[in-house]
Order: sequence, then C-alpha cells, then structure tokens
Amino acid sequence: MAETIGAKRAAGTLSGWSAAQDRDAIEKTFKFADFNEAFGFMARVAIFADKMDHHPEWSNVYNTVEVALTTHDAGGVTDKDTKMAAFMDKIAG
Ligand SMILES: C[C@H](O)[C@H](O)[C@H]1CNC2=NC(N)=NC(=O)C2=N1
Repeated sequence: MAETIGAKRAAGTLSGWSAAQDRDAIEKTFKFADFNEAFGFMARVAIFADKMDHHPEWSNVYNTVEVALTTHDAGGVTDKDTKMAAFMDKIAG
C-alpha cells in the first residue's frame, strides 16, 4: 500500500493546491471559461483516473470544478494524489 506523505507537504510541491482543514487531503478549485471547458477537463481526468485506478472527489457547478484528492486505501495523501494533481494542472492549462 502507498505511504501517506501529508497534505501540507504535498500541497507545498504543487501550485494552487492547499491542505484540507478537516482531513488528510489536498484541494483546488479550477475555473474555466464555461461549462463545456469544465466538463471537457473532467472527461479527460476521468479517463486518466480510471487508467490509474485512482479517482478524485469532485463537484462541478457550471464553469467551476472543486477537487479533493486523497488516497482512501491509505487514509491520506500519497504520490498517487500528487501525480493526479500534476496531471490536472497540466491539462487545465
Ligand atoms: C479497488 C480499487 O482499486 C480501489 O478502491 C481504488 C479505486 N480508486 C481509488 N481512488 C482513490 N482516490 N483512493 C483509493 O484508495 C482508490 N482505490
């Protein structure tokens, strides 16, 4: 099983991510031009997530996607979450 690395430490290596207040997870809010862009982002992430077998917690309202990343099996943030976060940052442009 993957080792937890701590949300603060993980967030420190990424841009725009922060440690959740109430649990070991990292969070970021992505804003897009419109719903189409936001949903396109989610579709690309969904394909990556299923390949990785590692899935984000997220919600979408129009052009905004709120994301929380944590590794449920490990009970905290692992390298899988930083990898997912880096992918999201890359494709969000
Ligand atoms: C059985 C399956 O591999 C696991 O349930 C996977 C699926 N996706 C997952 N996603 C996340 N974020 N954490 C997990 O621990 C996890 N585990």
